[in-house]
Amino acid sequence: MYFNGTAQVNEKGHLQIGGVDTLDLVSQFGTPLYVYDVALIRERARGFKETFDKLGVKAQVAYASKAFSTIAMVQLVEEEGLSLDVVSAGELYTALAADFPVERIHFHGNNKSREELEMALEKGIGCIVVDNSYELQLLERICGEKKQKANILLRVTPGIEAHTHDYILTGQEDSKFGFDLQNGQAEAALQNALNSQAFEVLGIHCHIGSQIFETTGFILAAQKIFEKLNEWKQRLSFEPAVLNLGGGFGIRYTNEDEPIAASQYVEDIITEVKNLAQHYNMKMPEIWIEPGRSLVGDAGTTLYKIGSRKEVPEVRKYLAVDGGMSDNIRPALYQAKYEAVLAGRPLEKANEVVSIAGKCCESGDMLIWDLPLPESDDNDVLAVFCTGAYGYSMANNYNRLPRPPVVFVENGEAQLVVRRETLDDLIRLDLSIQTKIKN
Ligand SMILES: Cc1ncc(COP(=O)(O)O)c(C=O)c1O
Ligand SMILES: N[C@@H](CCCC[NH3+])C(=O)O
Repeated sequence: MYFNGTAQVNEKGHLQIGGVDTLDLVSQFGTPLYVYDVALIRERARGFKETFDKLGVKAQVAYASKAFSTIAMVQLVEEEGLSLDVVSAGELYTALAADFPVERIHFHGNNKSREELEMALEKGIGCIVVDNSYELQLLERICGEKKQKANILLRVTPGIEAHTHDYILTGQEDSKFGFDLQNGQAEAALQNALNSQAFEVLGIHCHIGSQIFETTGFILAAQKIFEKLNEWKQRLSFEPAVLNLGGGFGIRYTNEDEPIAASQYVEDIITEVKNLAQHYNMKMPEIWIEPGRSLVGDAGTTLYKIGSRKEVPEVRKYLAVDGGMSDNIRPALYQAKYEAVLAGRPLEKANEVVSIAGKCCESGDMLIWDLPLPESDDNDVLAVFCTGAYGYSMANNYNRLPRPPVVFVENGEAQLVVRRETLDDLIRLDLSIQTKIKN
């Protein structure tokens, strides 16, 4: 069995994370429960920063908070000295509520509203990543009205296809994100931005996709961007102070995945950018990256109580848990795969193969297909690993299931950082009808 971070088996034979027995967590907080190994998040954050420091490159590592955004997580990001990427007023509001330094917040999104852009300007956030010409014009108008200047990056789409699931590709030509780099769209936007009093153009941004296992895509993107930068240097006298190459670094969910070390992604990217800058005789830009999954993905574990069991003779054994696509939509959305153990006896030999079903009214609500497991019953707790990214952040109330709480564990202590939703929370926004419909 593969354990990462501080996960281990304790003297009782139970799964322990952050020095805390997971069965004690279940007694205290119930199930389903998201558990985060804080030491592992810190280790990942420091890994990125140390690699940049070692390479002597000016950089910002901005945590992509879409992966998992709560006040406590943002506070942790601040403690570790990272920057923060937000994509909505909600994520920005969370960052502000956590007192995150505004100058280190970067605002993303392909359809930011007027209200969101105004909020970003009013709060003085560090940088807006402009995605399209509609937004560029809107932001220019707002800056004019407010007599303010905005620091911007232009997001470009380099026209390459990284090897990952179709739904999480973003760098290909036919994408809803960014200015097309190849067909003149990006150059026209840059020219407009440079000619406007409203903007300080810090540089260029590009994000090619998510859960990527090789550096070739990032390198190709950098090459394509530099080819254009070289043209823009001649034609527009523009050299970027910042090059943001996005996130997307893949992690290990199951033993089918073979990610490379985070430091390797950074080293390969930096080596290439240094070569390109030298080749085109340009200043080495400050490098920004935006890891989400690779900072929090494998630090999260979800604990479920096992419930009903159904056998389809000679076909399959279904084992249902008390959560599902409402707390982890990734298997249903991307056919994502996970590994799991019984939290009370993780080392016990498997003697059956079961498929883990969620409790939502959808046939597609399956968390894991064909999982080898020791025979279990409703006294058992299932621990599903690597649920830290895009689990809680994509959780929903389908079937009016309350969203689970989140617990941080570190050095033998557990801290509740998001409480469990109650049934009252579920109807909190509902309003009764006021008028009787008369015939
Ligand atoms: C613009 C941008 N930056 C960063 C990320 C973070 O990606 P990941 O969690 O794969 O590192 C995403 C999501 O894919 C993104 O869209
Ligand atoms: N939510 C996706 C990744 C998309 C990232 C945001 N651009 C996942 O769970 O893998």
